[in-house]
Amino acid sequence: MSMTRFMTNSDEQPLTQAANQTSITYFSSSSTATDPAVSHQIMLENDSFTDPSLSEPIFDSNDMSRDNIRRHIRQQRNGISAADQNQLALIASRHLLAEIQRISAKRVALYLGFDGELATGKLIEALWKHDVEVYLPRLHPFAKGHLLFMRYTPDTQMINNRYDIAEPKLDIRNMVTVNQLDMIVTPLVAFDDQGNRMGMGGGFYDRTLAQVTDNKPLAVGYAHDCQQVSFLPIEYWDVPLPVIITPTRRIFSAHLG
Ligand SMILES: Nc1nc2c(c(=O)[nH]1)N(C=O)[C@@H](CNc1ccc(C(=O)N[C@@H](CCC(=O)O)C(=O)O)cc1)CN2
Ligand SMILES: Nc1ncnc2c1ncn2[C@@H]1O[C@H](COP(=O)(O)OP(=O)(O)OP(=O)(O)O)[C@@H](O)[C@H]1O
Repeated sequence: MSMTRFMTNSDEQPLTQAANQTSITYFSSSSTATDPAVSHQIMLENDSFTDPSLSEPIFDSNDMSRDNIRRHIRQQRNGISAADQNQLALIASRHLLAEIQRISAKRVALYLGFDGELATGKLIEALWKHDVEVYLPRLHPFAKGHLLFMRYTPDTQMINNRYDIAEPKLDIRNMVTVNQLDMIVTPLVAFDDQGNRMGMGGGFYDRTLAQVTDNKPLAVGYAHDCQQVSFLPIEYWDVPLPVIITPTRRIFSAHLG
């Protein structure tokens, strides 16, 4: 049996159960930590935690424009403390690992967190240990608004892009097409329970997800609970997500088929 223990380092702490905290383990799907189908392979240290955003109602977005929702949610997620960020990233990573195992994904595109996004550092290390290939987006050097996906290993040379996000140096040998990936984990700014997503406004992931057919690769949104809104005004180019993972839930939308 293969086990990964997520240990602490300088930027992420292991989960601790504070005496006054309630353990939250509810999901909108049937697969949970107690589901024998997903509980046996990759384990994290401890999954008891309180999500600070759960005490607030889902953000009512009915009277908001896309730009206002973006601004509001970005502010919310940037307000999460570093300690909470570490805990939430750790617990969410367990749900994502279960999803990676569920579809036996071998090539997974992730992102490096910025702007208060759910962090992926520990998750990437776990995937490396389990020989799951990790890919990261980089901005296309010529085609505006498009992404390329590059293999990411501990030896990959990284360069900051124009948004100050680290991305792999362009090297055609390390590149894959979207359809060669098994899963694309997308960052997002806001989502709703229908699987609609809205990103930073560049249309990068919309253009990427437009290349997906029959859920190959499987697109999985990865976000804090506080990024959920009651209703997302969508545009014709928006591609809905079949799966969204947060620290408390794995949401399977109608788009999973
Ligand atoms: N971690 C992560 N990586 C990612 C994305 C993402 O959302 N998250 N992207 C997802 O698409 C792409 C980058 N897209 C981005 C689009 C806008 C801004 C941004 O900061 N915009 C500023 C304005 C900056 C400017 O105009 O120069 C802003 O809105 O404040 C950042 C990233 C590729 N890599
Ligand atoms: N498939 C596509 N082909 C061409 N243009 C597109 C496509 N998808 C989105 N766009 C353009 O991208 C721009 C930004 O779209 P939108 O605001 O929905 O991005 P976003 O979802 O917030 O960003 P991202 O996808 O990078 O996370 C829009 O002007 C839209 O016309």
